[in-house]
Amino acid sequence: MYAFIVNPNSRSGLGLKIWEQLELILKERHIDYQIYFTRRPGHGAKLAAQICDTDADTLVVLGGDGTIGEVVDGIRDLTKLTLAYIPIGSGNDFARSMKLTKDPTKALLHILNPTDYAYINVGVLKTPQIERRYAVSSGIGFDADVCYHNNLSSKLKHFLNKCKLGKLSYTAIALHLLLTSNPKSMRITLDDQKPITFPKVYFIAAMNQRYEGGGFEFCPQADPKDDLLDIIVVSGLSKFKILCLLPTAYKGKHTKFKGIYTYQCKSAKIESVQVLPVHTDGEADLRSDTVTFALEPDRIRFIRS
Ligand SMILES: Nc1ncnc2c1ncn2[C@@H]1O[C@H](COP(=O)(O)OP(=O)(O)OP(=O)(O)O)[C@@H](O)[C@H]1O
Repeated sequence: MYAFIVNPNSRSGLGLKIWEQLELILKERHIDYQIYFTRRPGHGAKLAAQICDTDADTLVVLGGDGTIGEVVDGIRDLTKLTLAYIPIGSGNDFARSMKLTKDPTKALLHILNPTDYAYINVGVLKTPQIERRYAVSSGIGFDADVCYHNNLSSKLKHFLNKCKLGKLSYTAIALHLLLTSNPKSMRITLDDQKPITFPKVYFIAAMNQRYEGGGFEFCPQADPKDDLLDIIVVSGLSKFKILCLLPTAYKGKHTKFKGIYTYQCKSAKIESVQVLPVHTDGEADLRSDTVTFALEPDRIRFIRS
């Protein structure tokens, strides 16, 4: 049986409209399914946990990166369910990285007749307070601050979504925050190696997928099937240089410049001299000065659509 988790609010309310169209197809084809709507932040994880106690074998997510992140966080045993995804969010970095179709009807038809599966890694963020899984990326510092303010500025996001310019909202907020930021040093420990201290760190992100922030290809080598996290550290650059580099990150060309450091590892511990915002899949409801990123030992079976 299929279980659908739908964020009706995704991309400023588009989620519900798309679900209503897709439900007609499910009914026409007499598909056995259950529908669950997310009602508030964090609800996706609770619904996913609840679904694990039903006889659903395929869990389909309709929403954005935040919703798919919440859902992987809530699944109890990653080996017991097949995951599928219909991207209807604003940023859609998971779909972009996995090269999924943007057409919801095509995606549903693939999911109902699956031919291609990927077994994908799931990230884990730990702070002294919480442990949470993620699907795309998690980061500390400037990138999380952008997510935090982007989610606060719902009017701007709503307006840009209406004009089909959702990803521009990240860019506009990023520019403003960059100019007012005051980056300090951070220490990173990759696996069991010697710690490295970086001065003036804007952000460090641990990526399971290549893109974050609505289309920035921060870690072009990231592959969710390689059992490795890809780390990006942005350190010691002037604000002017960051402004010049940012557009090159849309095509993953930023990595060859001084001040951008990338690594691959199984786990990374970050210690910051100041408490900073932390995000998982673009939802930045956390703050910490110490975070650890890792991967779950199990992968989840995912239907490519
Ligand atoms: N009914 C709801 N009302 C308000 N917020 C919700 C609701 N359901 C889920 N949410 C929250 O909205 C967040 C963002 O939703 P989602 O990721 O689906 O869409 P998006 O923000 O448009 O896309 P993206 O994350 O790709 O930019 C989720 O992480 C969740 O915390």
